[in-house]
Amino acid sequence: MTGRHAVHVRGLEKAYGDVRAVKGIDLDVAEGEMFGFLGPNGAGKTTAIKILCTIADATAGSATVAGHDVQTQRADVRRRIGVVFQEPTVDTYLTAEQNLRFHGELYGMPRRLLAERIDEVLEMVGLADRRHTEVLKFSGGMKRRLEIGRGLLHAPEVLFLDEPTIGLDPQTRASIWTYIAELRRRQDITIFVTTHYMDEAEHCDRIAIMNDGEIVVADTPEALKNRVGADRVSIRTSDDAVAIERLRERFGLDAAVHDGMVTVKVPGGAQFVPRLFAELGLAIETVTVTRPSLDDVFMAYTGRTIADTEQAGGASAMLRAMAARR
Ligand SMILES: Nc1ncnc2c1ncn2[C@@H]1O[C@H](COP(=O)(O)OP(=O)(O)OP(=O)(O)O)[C@@H](O)[C@H]1O
Repeated sequence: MTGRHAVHVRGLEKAYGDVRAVKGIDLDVAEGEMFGFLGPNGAGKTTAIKILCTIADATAGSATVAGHDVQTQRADVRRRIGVVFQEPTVDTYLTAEQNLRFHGELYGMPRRLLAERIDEVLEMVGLADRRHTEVLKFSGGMKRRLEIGRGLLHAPEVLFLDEPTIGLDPQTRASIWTYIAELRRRQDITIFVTTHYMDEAEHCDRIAIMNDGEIVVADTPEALKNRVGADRVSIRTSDDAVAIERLRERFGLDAAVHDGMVTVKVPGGAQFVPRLFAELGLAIETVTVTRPSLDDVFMAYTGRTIADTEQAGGASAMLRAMAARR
């Protein structure tokens, strides 16, 4: 698997009536890459993924997945992808193994190969010792791991994970990402994942930030943070007002108080701190240096925090739902 794009998208659009969910996106994902779609609720991530998985039709544009056209070669695409969607779809009255067998039979996998893959996959997602347990006895994290295992059963070239950790507690979220990382070590696979958790996007080789149906920027998490530039240096001093004044006079910096700390933005925050101690001429009680986060990146490219957009999206989604019920 070299020299080909696992996912290749040009001018992709999707409208649901008046709602333009995806507004003409371009995207290339290299084979073996872990690519993240990051954005608030309603940004269009699920819609885009559904088109790539051949579940929804595009209104315009084109896309290939694993070298096949998602509109004209659906069966070829489907054989080569695994999908794990937000809504749980494992059957809770069946055991872990029965769920996998049922899925493999649906895919027409030969019996012997299926038995082998079930063993491998259960091992991979850490459920080998629970294979005969009914899924209704599983925790949320175990169910999600089983879903991921099922998505991997037929050894797909590209695995789509739509919000794989939504609704899970932080500890379980972390363990799911450990499994995803382990999976990449073991298999030659491209992973396309959506999330609206900024911290999770850090696991990806590259991410695209999607907002209101558009890709606003795409790059490695590190490059995105570097583009935003400045670090945040926060200090607690014996006199904040004087500190703010001196930061302006002596360093030419505009400072403001955030969360009870005098805060400035400077490139190379760690190198700035010794100068600050030497030249501020005030007792500094505490100091913290924060590198730009993906939250800052999102803010820089959209003018809003992801939390703001979620509140706005939530309200408009609610209004749409109310209108639909009338
Ligand atoms: N079947 C549908 N019919 C009408 N509108 C839809 C449909 N599916 C999605 N939408 C609308 O399209 C837009 C994008 O939704 P989508 O689910 O793709 O966003 P998302 O980024 O995946 O959000 P989430 O994180 O909540 O899954 C939203 O405004 C949504 O309300």
